Amino acid sequence: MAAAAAAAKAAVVLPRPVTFVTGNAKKLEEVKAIIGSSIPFKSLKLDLPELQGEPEDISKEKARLAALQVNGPVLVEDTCLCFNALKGLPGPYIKWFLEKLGHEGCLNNLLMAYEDKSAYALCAFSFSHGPGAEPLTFLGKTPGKIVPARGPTDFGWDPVFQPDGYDQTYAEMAKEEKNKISHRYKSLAMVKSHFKEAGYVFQTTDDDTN
Ligand SMILES: O=c1[nH]cnc2c1ncn2[C@@H]1O[C@H](COP(=O)(O)OP(=O)(O)O)[C@@H](O)[C@H]1O
Ligand SMILES: [Mg+2]
Repeated sequence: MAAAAAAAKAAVVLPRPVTFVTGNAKKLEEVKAIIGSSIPFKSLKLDLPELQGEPEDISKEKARLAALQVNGPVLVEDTCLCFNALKGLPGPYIKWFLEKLGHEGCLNNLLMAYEDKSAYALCAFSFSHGPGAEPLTFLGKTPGKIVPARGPTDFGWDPVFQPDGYDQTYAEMAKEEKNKISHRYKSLAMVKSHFKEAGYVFQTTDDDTN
């Protein structure tokens, strides 16, 4: 009884479900598939400004901004695609490279001068309890290589990234397969363990269910 009371006392109470802030519908689709019902969350479509710098710092800063805007617990995510031959670049700037140069120009031609086509996908989720709280960051990394585009072109650089140990690109893989080995899956596995260990208690109202 005393132990249960102590545990209840230790649990952090969050005023409402976690808001996952993203402007990217494809990310949301994967996050929903991976998280399932393990963490009570809702989503908010918001494109937050991004700091320049290291992936972890960009993600943390995004979480701080999101917590202020939402005024509650938030989860944010930032994804990088890093080329080893280019010492980790384009990294967090992949979005702009892809937008301006496309699969061929950006991803394959950039590496033309290098033998080494290896790369890694890096996902940085950050969780903040609310405004002013220091965010926690969870990094998930999947190694692979950059190849000429193959497969559906509906999600970012999926067609040009072939994870190690597979002969299909992310785009060619079944969604369930990608979601078992992806950078996003690995990062969310850590997020899920954190929630399990922390045992957060959520105060929910009817307004929060959507
Ligand atoms: O799992 C993925 N596969 C392929 N492309 C992705 C994946 N995750 C993110 N991207 C793309 O990589 C870039 C990452 O940028 P960022 O994480 O800032 O996206 P966002 O601003 O759209 O949320 C975007 O172009 C996004 O579409
Ligand atoms: Mg980004």
